[in-house]
Amino acid sequence: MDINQKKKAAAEAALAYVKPGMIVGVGTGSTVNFFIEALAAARVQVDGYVASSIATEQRLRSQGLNVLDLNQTGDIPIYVDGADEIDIYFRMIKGGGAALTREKIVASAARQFVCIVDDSKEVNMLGKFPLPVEVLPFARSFVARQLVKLGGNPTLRQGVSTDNGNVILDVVGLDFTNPVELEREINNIPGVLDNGVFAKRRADVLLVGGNDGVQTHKPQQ
Ligand SMILES: O=C(CO)[C@H](O)[C@H](O)COP(=O)(O)O
Repeated sequence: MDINQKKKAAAEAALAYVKPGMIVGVGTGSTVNFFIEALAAARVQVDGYVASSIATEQRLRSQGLNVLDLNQTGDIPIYVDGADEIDIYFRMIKGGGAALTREKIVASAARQFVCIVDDSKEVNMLGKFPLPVEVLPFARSFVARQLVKLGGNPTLRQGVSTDNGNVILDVVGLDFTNPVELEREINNIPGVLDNGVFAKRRADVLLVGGNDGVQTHKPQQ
């Protein structure tokens, strides 16, 4: 199986969690794009979808799927999204697609987070994937210096402006021994909108596409 077949298999398995009458939060990225295709084909009678990015909103609409405003929905039953890395506790690094802030908001508004990945995303320890940090353009240089003080080595993601009009710093070299603390510490830097550590709001269910099909995992406590 190639990587896209694995992503597609995981995405299609997530359909089992989508029930009629639900409002479904939809993440961003190539794995989620397979999920959107599967949703469009299945035509489950949901009440609507909340998108975590403009790209996802456009893709849902192009499939004729009903997109709702999170400000009108209240909390939602389910959120389905991919990840750049996920560990055995279902803590993640996200934001490879620069949508991390809205993704974390929709994930936090959801009662259940179903993470869909191919097996290359499973890691013992987070931190190989450069950590995306969304930063107000005004604060870019200041925030970069604070990230260096935390032991990181930030790089500006060239040519990227987020859906919120901000820039992304991709950071390597950080210590992920305590991801909850790292997530909090980075978010305490003035000028940071959010960062791609999902340790406070972890996934609840993990669907992994691999050579032997899709494995469903529950987090280690
Ligand atoms: O966090 C994300 C976007 O901001 C994506 O979930 C993450 O980058 C995984 O993407 P893909 O499914 O394309 O591998």
